Amino acid sequence: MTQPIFLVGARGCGKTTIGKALAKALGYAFVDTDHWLLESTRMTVAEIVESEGWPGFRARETQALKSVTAPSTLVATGGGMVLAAENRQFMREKGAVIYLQVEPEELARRLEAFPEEGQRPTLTGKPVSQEISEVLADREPLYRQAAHHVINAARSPEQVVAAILAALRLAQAS
Ligand SMILES: Nc1ncnc2c1ncn2[C@@H]1O[C@H](COP(=O)(O)OP(=O)(O)OP(=O)(O)O)[C@@H](O)[C@H]1O
Ligand SMILES: O=C(O)C1=C[C@@H](O)[C@@H](O)[C@H](O)C1
Ligand SMILES: [Mg+2]
Repeated sequence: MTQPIFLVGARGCGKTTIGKALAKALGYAFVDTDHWLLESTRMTVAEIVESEGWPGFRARETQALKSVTAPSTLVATGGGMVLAAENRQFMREKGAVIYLQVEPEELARRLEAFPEEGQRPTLTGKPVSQEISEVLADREPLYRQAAHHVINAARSPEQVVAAILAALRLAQAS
């Protein structure tokens, strides 16, 4: 298997954490679009949004997705990558898209423990747990539209990686 793999899902669902472990298991290169933007612009998400607004960040995110997509590459996307229909279509056509599904209460626990505010500036100005529930309710249909596989990611990273490998193998066999 050499097709690119894209991980999508809410902030804190584990795209970066699981992506690194999954890339290792598959012998794939690992790229994170948020990290790629940080390296290429030398600006955090918060700084890009401060100077260019969310539309500026979203445009850069689409460019990042196209730049990093390559064979044998695992792409951990930003939580809002699925907002653009163009991005959803691109990922579905180019590779296998995996939605890491986690309930808002668990997302809130993870993000409160590791806020990383430079990379996760507020989206709504509301308190974190309220923002997580509201944003997820809006985006859940988009994550599902984009995904070939929906994986329960409220488990240990080892269990999540094993579940993804099983889903990819089953898909290959069919
Ligand atoms: N399966 C898991 N079980 C417990 N904690 C986890 C799990 N996956 C990730 N975490 C923790 O949750 C936090 C957020 O994870 P991570 O940064 O991988 O999420 P993300 O989906 O990449 O978020 P973002 O969209 O903001 O980039 C990290 O501190 C990570 O250690
Ligand atoms: O959920 C979102 O919209 C975001 C998630 C992060 O991964 C970053 O891409 C950025 O903070 C926006
Ligand atoms: Mg991430």
